[in-house]
Amino acid sequence: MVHQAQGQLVQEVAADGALSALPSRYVLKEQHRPSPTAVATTGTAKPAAPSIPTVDVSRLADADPEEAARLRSALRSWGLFAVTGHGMQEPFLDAVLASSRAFFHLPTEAKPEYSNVVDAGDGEGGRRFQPEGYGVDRVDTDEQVLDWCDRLYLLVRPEDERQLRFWPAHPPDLRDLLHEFSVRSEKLARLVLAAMARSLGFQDGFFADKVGERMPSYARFTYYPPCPRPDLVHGLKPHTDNSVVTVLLLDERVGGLQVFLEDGGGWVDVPVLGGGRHQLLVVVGDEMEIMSNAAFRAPVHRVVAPGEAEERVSLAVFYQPEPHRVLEPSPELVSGERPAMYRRLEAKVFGDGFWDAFALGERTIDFLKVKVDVATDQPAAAAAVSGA
Ligand SMILES: O=C(O)CCC(=O)C(=O)O
Ligand SMILES: [Fe+2]
Repeated sequence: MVHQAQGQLVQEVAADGALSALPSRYVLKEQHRPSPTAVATTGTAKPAAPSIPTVDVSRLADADPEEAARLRSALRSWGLFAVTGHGMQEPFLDAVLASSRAFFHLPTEAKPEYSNVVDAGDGEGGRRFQPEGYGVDRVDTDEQVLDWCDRLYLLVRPEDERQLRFWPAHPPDLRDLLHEFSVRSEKLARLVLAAMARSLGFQDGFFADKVGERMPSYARFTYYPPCPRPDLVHGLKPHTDNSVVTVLLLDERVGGLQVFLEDGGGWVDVPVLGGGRHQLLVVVGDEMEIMSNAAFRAPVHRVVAPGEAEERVSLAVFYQPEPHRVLEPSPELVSGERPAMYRRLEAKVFGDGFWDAFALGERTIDFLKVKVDVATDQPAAAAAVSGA
């Protein structure tokens, strides 16, 4: 059984004249709403917010010590960074986002075969939700406040596990572009994993060996339709990523991504570069936080919905450990002074728990009680997602 709200695309709600009265399903409690200053999504008039760290990965590949220091600092401060030197040309990134937008713009009737609500196989015509495919994120309860976005979620690698029936045939270039993007972004992810390992004094393969040769990756295309009241909703709720690292391509025109900086920094905008240039980020995910015993922490981030004359699209690729792998603080990073901060569990259990936690607006690490209270050696009490 799926929740009745599961079939309702935000795009349809937006097109449906909801624009004069926002349906209550999307309206946040007052204390959860994005602050008024955060709503200027193009954000040019903002006073000196701390600027996003940038790392030139071509210099990381050459083991440049200065760039390695920039990487360390970026990971310590923001837990994510803007990437330069990745070798993906602007026209290519432009084509990826243009094709993604074109998919979301197709009429709903043209897309039922990609739906993330599928036949339950119960012989009674039941329907069930599953993560791959096109639609909204999983809806579990009437109380759940829904995000102002539609998405398309696809396993991209290993290639022999792709479920091509969910891969859009229209626009005709989308499959090839996604394939190309997945090849290039995996190279980038592996390069960053090697540099992160080196930054802790390990061999390049330290993290790569733990996630495995067949490291799965999932692409999430997210479409944020025009919104009449971005001050009342979440485009995408505060969360950390279900990944070791995430490669994230941002809309080149409309901002909205915000990162929660610990140590008093609060919510900070990730800016649009302007001039049609594309911002590509690498984000630390939960699995890396666990494997590194919190040497690297996954940043909490969210998306403020666009205004009523705007729309926004993004493409994230999440790199995860092979499902049967054990996820645990690497023994090399555990010591008497720094005990294990997380308990061990199977990567698949963590991945499945992500969806349950996400629907509730919680971090998987808290939801599954993965954090250990080092004083008592017991599971730590769950904390709310920062700023949620
Ligand atoms: O749309 C964005 O900029 C962020 C998307 C995101 O955080 C995600 O897909 O996990
Ligand atoms: Fe994310």
